[in-house]
Amino acid sequence: MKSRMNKEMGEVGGSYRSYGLRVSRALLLLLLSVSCWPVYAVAAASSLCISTCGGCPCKSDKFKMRLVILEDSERVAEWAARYIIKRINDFSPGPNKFFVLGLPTGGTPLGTYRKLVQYHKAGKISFKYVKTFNMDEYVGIPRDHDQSYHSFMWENFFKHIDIDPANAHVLDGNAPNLETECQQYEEKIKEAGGIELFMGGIGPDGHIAFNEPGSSLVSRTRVKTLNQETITANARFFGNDMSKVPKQALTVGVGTVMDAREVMVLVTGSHKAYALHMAIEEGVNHMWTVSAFQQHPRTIMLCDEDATLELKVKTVKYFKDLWTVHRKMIDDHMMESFS
Ligand SMILES: N[C@@H]1[C@@H](O)[C@H](O)[C@@H](COP(=O)(O)O)O[C@@H]1O
Repeated sequence: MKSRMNKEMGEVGGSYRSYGLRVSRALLLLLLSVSCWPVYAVAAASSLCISTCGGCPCKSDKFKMRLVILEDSERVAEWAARYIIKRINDFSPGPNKFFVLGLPTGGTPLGTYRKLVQYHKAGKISFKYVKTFNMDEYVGIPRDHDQSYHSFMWENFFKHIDIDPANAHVLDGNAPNLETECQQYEEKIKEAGGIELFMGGIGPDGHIAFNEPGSSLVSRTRVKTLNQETITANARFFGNDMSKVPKQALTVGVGTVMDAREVMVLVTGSHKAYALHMAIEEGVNHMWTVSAFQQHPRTIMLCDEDATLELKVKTVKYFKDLWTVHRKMIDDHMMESFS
């Protein structure tokens, strides 16, 4: 008898609860539908906070994560370069107003640097009033070693543009005190006014800069001992000889990149497909440090078709349908139409 009563009370409570749930769901839906375009399907399916605010009446700058999907790495490079150019030119930098750009190394951004150099030579962009901060640098290899990130940046980018070398910052992996070097780097970023746009790449294990799996998502610039996976992945730059890959590096932290006002992460190739899936379709997870950017107010994940191989069909379809919005983000009267 008692248990029957309990059951009945439970059922009554249950129906009140589900009524309450239905009312609050209806209220939530009503709120959402008056404040934004109905773009919630994929957002609900994943933990992403997405908005198409290019055409959104709320004009909110808060909490957008875009996935821009392009056919191949060549188009990714073109889109990224044009986006950087547009952001710098729209900012109208000058002697008292420098644009602060965060930069990565690696094979992925090479095409973007090539395009930026081309556009610079064609007179579409100047870096005179731009300050750059690189993400990372190896510890213990000479600055002029052909695989130091300093040499990489100088050879592939800085020497071809009009940046003042004093404004192109790369961590010093040979500093007498590495801890002090890291602290001072953070201070220099602050003094420059913070980073306006941080471009990044990722490793196949979803690491950003050298923030490998398990790194704190609030980490700052620091000395990092590299894990086996990173050493293996980077051995290709050292004649496939793992013993030649430095074992330590200096790296900005996930928190340092999170402080940037905007983040753009380039992901190309099928070997990064699982990392992209973990980055945007699963929860924030310190074992896939790039997933932290789900909680950044302005992030662009820029990828090629190959990198989408592990994504849900509905995720890919949803974002591809936004191509007209993504195209407008780079189109500039000074450029030819993007195809
Ligand atoms: N520290 C760098 C990262 O900043 C870079 O994103 C990653 C991927 O490099 P790649 O673009 O060559 O795949 O390699 C290194 O680990």
